[in-house]
Amino acid sequence: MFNDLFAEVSQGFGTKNYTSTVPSFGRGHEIVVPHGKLIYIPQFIDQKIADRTLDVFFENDQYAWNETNWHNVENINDLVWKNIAWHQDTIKMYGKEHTLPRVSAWYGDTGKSYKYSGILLHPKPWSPALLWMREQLQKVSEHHFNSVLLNWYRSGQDHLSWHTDAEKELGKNPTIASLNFGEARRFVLRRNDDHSDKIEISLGHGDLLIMQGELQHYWQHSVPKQAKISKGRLNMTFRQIHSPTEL
Ligand SMILES: O=C(O)CCC(=O)C(=O)O
Ligand SMILES: [Fe+2]
Repeated sequence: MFNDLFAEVSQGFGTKNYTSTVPSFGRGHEIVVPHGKLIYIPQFIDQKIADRTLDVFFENDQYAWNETNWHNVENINDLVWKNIAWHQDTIKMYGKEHTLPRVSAWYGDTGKSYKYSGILLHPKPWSPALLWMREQLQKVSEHHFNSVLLNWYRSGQDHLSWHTDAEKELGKNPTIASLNFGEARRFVLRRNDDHSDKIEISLGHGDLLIMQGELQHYWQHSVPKQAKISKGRLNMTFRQIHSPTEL
């Protein structure tokens, strides 16, 4: 028992072997990096609820979510989604339209619109399931989240390129809490000024990761392609959006 606890305390993360301690939640890892903090709690949501989350969040009138090759489904935006209004967005870059390599949905307090990858998003009102998820986060964070962006990576082909969540609507040092379900994917952080300084965390079914402090100013993050993965992953990132008057 003592050895287990000790192993947890001393586990190092990333190329620089950053040390971690056990967060006040009682298990998991609190990783202090230069200019930021990460809290990583594997299986924060227990497996039964995590399984159920996938069934509920992907319920629709036509396809079994886990038995479908979603890259072949062209009318994702027109399906009758029972609980989450999934939408595949297109962005314009250098005058050309690009379909985003993932599917997303945006929920939160109404009136908190948000610009993301050049798209202006208007959140849909909270559902009981999303509010329940948000409530769970209070066990680890006193932070108030008023919106959530849901990302659905249909397979290992879907990905998210290097970026920071530093939009001004998020305030100066945003706390961002990410809940993950389905297939585990690599979540990689790298320092803006030294790309060899990397931290990689596998975010699997029920896992929680919180990014806080100055992290968004000094570190980028990404979810790289993983060619061998054929199944889907659901990610929800809870954020606090400030109204223009609060900025
Ligand atoms: O899918 C993830 O783990 C990360 C999502 C993310 O970084 C974002 O939505 O900004
Ligand atoms: Fe992000």
